[in-house]
Amino acid sequence: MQDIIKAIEEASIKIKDLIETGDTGKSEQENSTGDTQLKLDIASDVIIENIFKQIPSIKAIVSEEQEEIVDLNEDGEYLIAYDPLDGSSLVDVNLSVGSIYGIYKNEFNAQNIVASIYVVFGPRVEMVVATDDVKMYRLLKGKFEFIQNIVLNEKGKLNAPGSTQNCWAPYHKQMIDDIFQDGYRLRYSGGMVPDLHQILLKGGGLFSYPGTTDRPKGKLRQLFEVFPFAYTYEKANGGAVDGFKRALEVETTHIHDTTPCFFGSKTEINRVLEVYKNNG
Ligand SMILES: O=P(O)(O)OC[C@H]1O[C@](O)(COP(=O)(O)O)[C@@H](O)[C@@H]1O
Ligand SMILES: [Mg+2]
Ligand SMILES: [Mg+2]
Repeated sequence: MQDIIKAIEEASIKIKDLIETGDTGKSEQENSTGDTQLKLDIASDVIIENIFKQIPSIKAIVSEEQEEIVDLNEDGEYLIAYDPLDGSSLVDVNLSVGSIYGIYKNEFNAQNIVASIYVVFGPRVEMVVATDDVKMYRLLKGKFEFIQNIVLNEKGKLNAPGSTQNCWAPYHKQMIDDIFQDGYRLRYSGGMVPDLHQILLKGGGLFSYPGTTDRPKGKLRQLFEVFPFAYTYEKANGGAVDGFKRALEVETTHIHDTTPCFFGSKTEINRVLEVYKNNG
C-alpha cells in the first residue's frame, strides 16, 4: 500500500502544477456518465494512469473518465477506482477541487474496498488516507508531511445539501429545512472533496446528494466517489448511507453506477435514516 500512497503523492504534485497552469477549457469528448470532459480532467487522468502503470502491486485500474477497466499486473493485489479531478468545473472560478481514489481487492464493489485516499487542491494541498484510521498529510516544501488524525464528533454544525432543489422529494426538503431550523449552517461549494473535507475537519455535519425526480439514482458515482468517502467517514467515526442502508452495502451492477448518498457524523446520519424510513 505504501507504493500506492507514494504514487498518489507523485501524481498530486503534477496535478497541482496542471491546475495552476493548465487550460480550463472543454474537450470535444464526453465521459461514460455523459459529462463533457474538460482538458484538465483528461490530462489529470493521463498523469495518474502513467504513474499507476509502474506500480507492480496494482492489478487493475478504472477511472471516472474512462469507459473500461484497464488491466495492469496479473499478480497485483489491488484494484483502484479513481476520479482524477472531482469538481473540475470549479477550477476556472478558482474554487477548491480534489482527486478521489478507492482501493479495492478482488472485485470493484463496496464489500471489497480496503482503503481510500483523497487529495484536496485548495490554498494548500492535503491528502487524507483512510485505512484502519484516517490520517491527514499536507504538502510542505514538496513533501507530504503528517499533520493529524481525523475523528468526527457525534454531532456537527454544518449542512451541505446537494442537487437540484426543485427536484427534491417533499420529505427531503422538509428534512433539510428542519436541519437549518435546528441551527446548522450552510456550507456548500459544489466540490464534493472540499465540502466533505470541511465537514471532517470541522467536527461534523451532513453532506447530502439525494435521488431526485430528474436523477432518481443521484449523481455521484459509487466506485469513484461514494464508496471511497463512505469508507473514510466510517473510519472517522461517522457514517454514510443511501437513505436506507450503509452506502457500503449498495450493490454495483456497472462500474459507472451512481447512488443517492449522505455522509456525516452519527447523529445526522441517524436522522436521515429515520426520515427516509418513514417516507421513502
Ligand atoms: O452542482 P451539483 O449538482 O450540486 O453537483 C455537485 C457535485 O458534482 C460533482 O462536481 C461531481 O463530480 P465531477 O466534477 O467529477 O463530475 C461533485 O464534486 C459535487 O459534489
Ligand atoms: Mg467527480
Ligand atoms: Mg471527475
